[in-house]
Amino acid sequence: MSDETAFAQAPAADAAPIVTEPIRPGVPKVDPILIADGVTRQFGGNTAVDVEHVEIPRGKITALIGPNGAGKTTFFNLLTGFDRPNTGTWTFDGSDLAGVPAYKVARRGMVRTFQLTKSLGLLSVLENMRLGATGQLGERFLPSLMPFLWSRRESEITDKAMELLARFKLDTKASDYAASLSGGQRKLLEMARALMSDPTLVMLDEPMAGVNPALTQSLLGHILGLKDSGMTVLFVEHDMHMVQTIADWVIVMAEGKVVAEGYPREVMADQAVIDAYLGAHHDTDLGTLTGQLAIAEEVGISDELIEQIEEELEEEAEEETEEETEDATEGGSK
Ligand SMILES: Nc1ncnc2c1ncn2[C@@H]1O[C@H](COP(=O)(O)OP(=O)(O)OP(=O)(O)O)[C@@H](O)[C@H]1O
Repeated sequence: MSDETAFAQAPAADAAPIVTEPIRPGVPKVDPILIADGVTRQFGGNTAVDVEHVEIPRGKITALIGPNGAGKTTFFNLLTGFDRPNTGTWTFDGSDLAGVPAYKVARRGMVRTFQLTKSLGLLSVLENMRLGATGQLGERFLPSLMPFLWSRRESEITDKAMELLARFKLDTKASDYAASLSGGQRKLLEMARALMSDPTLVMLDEPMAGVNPALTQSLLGHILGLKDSGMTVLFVEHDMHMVQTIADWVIVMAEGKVVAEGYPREVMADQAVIDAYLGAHHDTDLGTLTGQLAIAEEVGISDELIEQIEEELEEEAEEETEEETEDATEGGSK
């Protein structure tokens, strides 16, 4: 928060406080799972990340927000070993992680979701899940799908993948191309895939982008479910409704730096945050059907398939709405 004299207020009477010191950028957490110091990343003359000190609270849902180009994704990439910083150190669960490659970071329990790239979209849903089991997802790992490289763990991995797909209601899509999924289903797949390596910290990159409104509740429910099962969640998101609905803590980045943090209600009321960020995003509507088309175009699938998706969208939206209504009527707030 910009007001450094503001003291921490617990969000609910029964919830343990996240901080006990006055709230300010970089404020120490009562129980941090991730602590980063002096992390910088430059691209040419542009400083993309310049984080002096930040701590992520354990067992909570933390939102990382900020305007386009603020450095959120680059910071994610650095923390998870997919990019190397110019300077900086960070610890995860007490152990030093700086310089540790991505697959080892994932094995230690910190995973991030990935948007479906063109090639991942051309794999089946189940194949995408199997990649998650390696804990080192990326196109360079595609050779691991070669049958002769598969270990005897294959059937265990498949069983686990199918269990998770069932939990995310994607089991009937297991052999479909991932590119044929709706925007919301893709996000569910990204999340399910991250869970293949049994993480303790899950980092979600724009989980609501391109999500059909009919799947929004389900997705939010799944994210809350991660916290309920003891995981820590850190997510980047432009959808302020989502941030206010599920985040326990909010960290604001601008021009590579952490410029504000705090409980969602206080951060959203911070005039500096509103001026720098929220005003520009008030009209952002990420829960539209067109978001799905944007993703389809982004992954470069054919015009024909895009047309097909377009035709199926309305039908699918109706079905999903019916499913959600049924779930709600059955008393499940999933
Ligand atoms: N590989 C790269 N090469 C050069 N510049 C980069 C690279 N990746 C990121 N940048 C630059 O670093 C800055 C931070 O980008 P980043 O994508 O991390 O921001 P962001 O907060 O995630 O933005 P958005 O909300 O739009 O995704 C931007 O100025 C961007 O242009």
